[in-house]
Amino acid sequence: MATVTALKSAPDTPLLEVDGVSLEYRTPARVVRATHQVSLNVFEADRFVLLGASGCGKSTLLKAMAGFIAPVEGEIRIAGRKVTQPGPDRIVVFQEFDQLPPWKTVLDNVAFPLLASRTLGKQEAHERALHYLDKVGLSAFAKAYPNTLSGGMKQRVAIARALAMQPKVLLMDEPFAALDALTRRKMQEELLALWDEVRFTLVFVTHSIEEALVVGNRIGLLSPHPGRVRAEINSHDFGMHSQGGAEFQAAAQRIHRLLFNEEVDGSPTPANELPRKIA
Ligand SMILES: Nc1ncnc2c1ncn2[C@@H]1O[C@H](COP(=O)(O)OP(=O)(O)OP(=O)(O)O)[C@@H](O)[C@H]1O
Repeated sequence: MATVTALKSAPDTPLLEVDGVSLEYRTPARVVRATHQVSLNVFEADRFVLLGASGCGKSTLLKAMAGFIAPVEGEIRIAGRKVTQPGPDRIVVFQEFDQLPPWKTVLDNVAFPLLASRTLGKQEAHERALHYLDKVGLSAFAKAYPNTLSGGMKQRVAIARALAMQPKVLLMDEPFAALDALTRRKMQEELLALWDEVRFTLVFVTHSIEEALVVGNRIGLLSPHPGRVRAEINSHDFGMHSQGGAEFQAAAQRIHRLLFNEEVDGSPTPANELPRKIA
């Protein structure tokens, strides 16, 4: 007799779908359109970077993915389900260093969402928190308080706290932008090493072209205000090692031209006729 086996989701099924999404802020005085009909797909274990100039709607789009803001047009789906509110399957790491309650130890900070969401009991929550603190190299600081940590260490705690929830997608909003250049570079390196080990799915917002090329395997370029998808770039060939190399520089320059709608390879790039791959 023939047997029917449940099919696992095909690898080319997107985990996170942004489908024709327009986002707006409404104040009594005016309506600000932050993104206009943005569509993009994020696949499992992608490191998808949203790149664009200041004010193009990157953070707003990330907040909509997290479920904090509802689209005025289009929809966002996670694992096929429409996003209507925040959920433990999408955790955000912000840029600010003050995202850790200062009265809780590092361990309690990491364990807190697990306890508050009743995902785990106290002992298991602490065990899992320690596991992820170890992954970010901070197990020795489990009993420390956030005010005794450097900016980079606080961001590591925030990353451990997010990963401990084992979300379907980790959303990072310019997480390293407030760090000095050396620490930022180190954190990028550590994030990539962590991804190599855990293989989480990442959506990462930045306005740094270099950071996008290093961190991402795919980059969605957003045009200036309101944000629209200008191009999607395959950047998996680049990493920490490629910075400064000729190919890296050429890709960075090409992205710069695309972002600012200058000519690429001698031909103009119309906003509605975009190259899908440039690197
Ligand atoms: N709370 C708000 N109320 C009204 N307008 C807002 C609000 N937050 C953002 N905006 C506007 O929405 C647009 C997109 O902002 P957003 O912060 O998403 O851009 P961004 O690309 O993340 O910029 P940056 O890189 O500077 O953080 C901007 O024009 C901004 O002024």
